[in-house]
Amino acid sequence: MDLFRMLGGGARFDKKRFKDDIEIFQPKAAPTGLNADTEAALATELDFFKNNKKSIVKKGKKRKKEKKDTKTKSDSESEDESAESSGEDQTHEGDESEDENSNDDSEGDNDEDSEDNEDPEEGSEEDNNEEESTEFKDKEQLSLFRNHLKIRVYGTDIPNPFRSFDELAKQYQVEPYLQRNILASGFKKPTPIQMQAIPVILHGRDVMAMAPTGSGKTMAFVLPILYDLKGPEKVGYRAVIISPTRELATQIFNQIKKLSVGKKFKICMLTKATAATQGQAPHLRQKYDILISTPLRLVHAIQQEKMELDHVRHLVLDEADKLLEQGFLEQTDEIFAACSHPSIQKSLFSATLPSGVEALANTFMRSPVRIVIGSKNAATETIEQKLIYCGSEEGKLIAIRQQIQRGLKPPVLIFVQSIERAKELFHELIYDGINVDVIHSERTKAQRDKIVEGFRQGKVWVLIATELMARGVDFKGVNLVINYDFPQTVQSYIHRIGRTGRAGRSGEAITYFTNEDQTYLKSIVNVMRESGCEVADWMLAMKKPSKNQKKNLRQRPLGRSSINTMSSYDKKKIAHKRDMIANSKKRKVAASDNAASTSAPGAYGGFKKSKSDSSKA
Ligand SMILES: Nc1ncnc2c1ncn2[C@@H]1O[C@H](COP(=O)(O)OP(=O)(O)OP(=O)(O)O)[C@@H](O)[C@H]1O
Repeated sequence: MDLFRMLGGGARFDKKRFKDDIEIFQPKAAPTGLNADTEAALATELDFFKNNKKSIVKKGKKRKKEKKDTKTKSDSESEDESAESSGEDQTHEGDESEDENSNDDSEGDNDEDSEDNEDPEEGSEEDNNEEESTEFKDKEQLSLFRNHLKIRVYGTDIPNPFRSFDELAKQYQVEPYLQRNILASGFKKPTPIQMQAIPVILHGRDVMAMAPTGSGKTMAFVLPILYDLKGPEKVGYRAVIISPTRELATQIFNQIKKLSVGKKFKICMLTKATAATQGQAPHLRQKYDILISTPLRLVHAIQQEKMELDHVRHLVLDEADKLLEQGFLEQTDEIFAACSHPSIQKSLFSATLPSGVEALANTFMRSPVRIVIGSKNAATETIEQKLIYCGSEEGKLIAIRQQIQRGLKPPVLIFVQSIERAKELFHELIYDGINVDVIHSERTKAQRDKIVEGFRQGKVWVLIATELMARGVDFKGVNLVINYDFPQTVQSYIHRIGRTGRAGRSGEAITYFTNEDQTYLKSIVNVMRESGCEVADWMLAMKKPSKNQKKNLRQRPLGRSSINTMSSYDKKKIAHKRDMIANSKKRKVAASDNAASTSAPGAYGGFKKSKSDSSKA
């Protein structure tokens, strides 16, 4: 890696002398290196939601025969037709102030990166005894359809995907309330993971599903659960969904609420408060249908005998690879043990499922169907990924300031590797007049909720975050993700940058790297290549990190010098000067126009920070 040594001066290196090298490091304008035709084809294929190309499959002939195990509509349940009334009557948010995910600031115990991607042809165990297709003309048509949408399936007797919500409704007799709620969500077309995973779960099969970030995995498991539960029953929990963070659990809870409007399901988000209500004698306990929890919270409740999980028929691990890695594995195992129903159906979902995790999962799943959408362990293709060489830690701070000066289009998420560094960067940027906030597991639940809400509503434009926010959280409009600190694992990279470019939108991800990060660069380069980004040949020729190096990084982030360029005296001086200039400008404008002018956020080069924001520092 002589090149890195040559560039080792970081932000101070001789730009003239290394002009050619700079160009190599500069991000390219076009995200893909494919020819125009291929590019167009890819864009269409990955345009999950826009439906801008006619289906390659014509409507199949009418079903010749009903599938033996196709579910039939239950007429025993009386449906509440009112779309107004929220189905559930439990919407508790607990008051847990501590973060129960002790590991949420460090990612990954995964042993793989995208270099372990499988060849699509290789190792396919797709079974030849697929059920007789009813909706597809023949196997070839089915196979074409799957290939077109990059749906790969492995296992035996795999149900066919459905192609539209109408088709799903007809084929499975989906109840009107569910159809109505799908429509109300504005979802016109299912995403590939929904097309394939929903029928698999409806057929009672265990599933291991891997699909890109922001591709609608949540609905892929929520919809079949609601379908299968049919309506509320007073027997106790029948579905349990586990998520690694409270933020994600809350999001899933909200999505279930939306999709279940019109059915009086009792849905419980397990918090300290809701756990306390479960402390009564079993016969007095509130009976819920669906439970959403983080692992530790649920394990506590199980240990205190507040939970009866023997009626659970659906157990979902969202962000399954995270839940099956060291730190969570014991808890997950305990939850499995408590869900003792003999015909429990298990579903694992994630954007990344390293082979080691899959092997582990195979030990507790029953003949699972494995679904892979797109390339294994790749990033969403609607994200333009860039690597920026900053030389040193100091260079990173200069780079981010330059980025801000050039203008950022909020909302922007910035990831760092530790709570300490999140605080440091926050204290740097707050003096730059940016409307910035910081989230990590040391902040209270109330603070975290407020920040997340503020970011969703556009009140916070730049959010500095630790790994806590890397997974699952659905901020629709994030325009840019900056990996200020190089991620510790490939999985972390994929999930972090997956906070942008969601639901078919485009997004941008920038990763800063220094000389110290060079050993690990190749792993990210591979993800970029897998996701269709153009990467220079010399980058592809780089040596990949050894297993040991990857393991070390996974276990402990690189030691970095603290984020601090200026004394706080200097920072305050700059902030003071800036405020004085701004006030003087305001006075001039007021004097000439005799009117106050307001400015909406839009031109993002010079953020102005409100007083209330300053008080957060
Ligand atoms: N069929 C659909 N059509 C349009 N939008 C959809 C559809 N299904 C889900 N969405 C939306 O796509 C967004 C991303 O969905 P979701 O959060 O389930 O993604 P995900 O695959 O779980 O991502 P991650 O891996 O980051 O957790 C959400 O805003 C969701 O409402």
